[in-house]
Amino acid sequence: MSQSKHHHHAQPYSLADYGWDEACDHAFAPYRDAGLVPARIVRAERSSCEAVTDAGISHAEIPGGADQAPPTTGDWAVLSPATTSRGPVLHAVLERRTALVRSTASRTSQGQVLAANVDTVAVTVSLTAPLKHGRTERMLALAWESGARPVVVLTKADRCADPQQAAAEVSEVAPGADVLVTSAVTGEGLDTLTAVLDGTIVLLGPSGAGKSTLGNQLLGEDRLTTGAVRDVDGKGRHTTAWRELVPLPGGGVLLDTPGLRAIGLHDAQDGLEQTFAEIELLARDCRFADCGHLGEPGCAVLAAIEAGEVPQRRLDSYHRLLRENAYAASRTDARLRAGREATKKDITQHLRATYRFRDRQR
Ligand SMILES: Nc1nc2c(ncn2[C@@H]2O[C@H](COP(=O)(O)OP(=O)(O)OP(=O)(O)O)[C@@H](O)[C@H]2O)c(=O)[nH]1
Ligand SMILES: [Zn+2]
Repeated sequence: MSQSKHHHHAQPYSLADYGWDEACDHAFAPYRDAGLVPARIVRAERSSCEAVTDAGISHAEIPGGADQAPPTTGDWAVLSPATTSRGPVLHAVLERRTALVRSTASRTSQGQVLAANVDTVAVTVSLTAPLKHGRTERMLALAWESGARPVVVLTKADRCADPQQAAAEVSEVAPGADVLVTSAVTGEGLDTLTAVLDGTIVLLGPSGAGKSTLGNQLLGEDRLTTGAVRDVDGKGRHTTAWRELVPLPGGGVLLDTPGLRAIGLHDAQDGLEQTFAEIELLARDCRFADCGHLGEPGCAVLAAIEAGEVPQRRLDSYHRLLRENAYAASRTDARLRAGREATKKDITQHLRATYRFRDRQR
């Protein structure tokens, strides 16, 4: 699909279609009296951004010299209105509810926020290849860490002999997350998926997992380039006028930004603890509060593995992802970490809810 067609498309949506709600209304109140304009960032660059307002999509300037963090796709923003001599200018970014952060390659890494205010992260896993749980666990940790709700979406069920068995297996590595079986070919599970996805949605997953195909199903059109199409035209998927935030016909908003496809763990300690909730719960019974579950006496985790209650693979995967995370976190600016500590979520409640849920399933 040609991008110019979308570029000149009349704005058919209101800000509510992009997820504006009462909480936004409340956060924006102080700016309203000043005559400023509410907006959501649909694409951001260094010195300018595209933002949707009730009057349509505007190209807004980002003033230089400001020490505020740069806006990112999904941010709720405050624009100063255009004047006869100047277009709209970004005035402020409202506090983020959730953020997907990527560790960057630089030595003084602060992490880069790739997407803001995401409500649901769909972790896509193809059923055509052997399941790689470590990859799923990494994506779940990212999702939990962001503050969004993860949902595991198994794709291509039409090419799998026993999708329900696969779903049962994946559920074991995804405590607290729904696991859905879908097929874009037969349409299986797509109604359930639409019902489960809520608010601003991101599709995470490896190349070929079927993210574009799913996105197109949700959009009801071929807005996203799928592997098959890309093979034909050989072009990159993201053009300059590509909007990374698109309202879905059934409600909700799809957020699709290029960097998300290669996101790595960044300071995701909380997210990892939630991803490995059953291990964290057992760890409360280890003799030492700082038990590393590596052979210490009185280790409740190793005892559970011994008893066959937790697979060794889960603990190995946890250790590997913790190491990966520690490496990324060691490069995180101390100032940023201090700020994050202050907002650290209490995972206890989540763990309890998870276990109540799992106990009921038994
Ligand atoms: N049989 C079958 N094939 C599917 C299904 N969903 C997607 N595919 C195929 O899987 C291939 C990859 O799908 P994409 O949607 O391009 O995957 P992606 O995750 O967007 O991949 P990247 O863009 O590389 O990140 C394509 O050839 C799709 O036609 C499905 O439900 N069943
Ligand atoms: Zn232990």
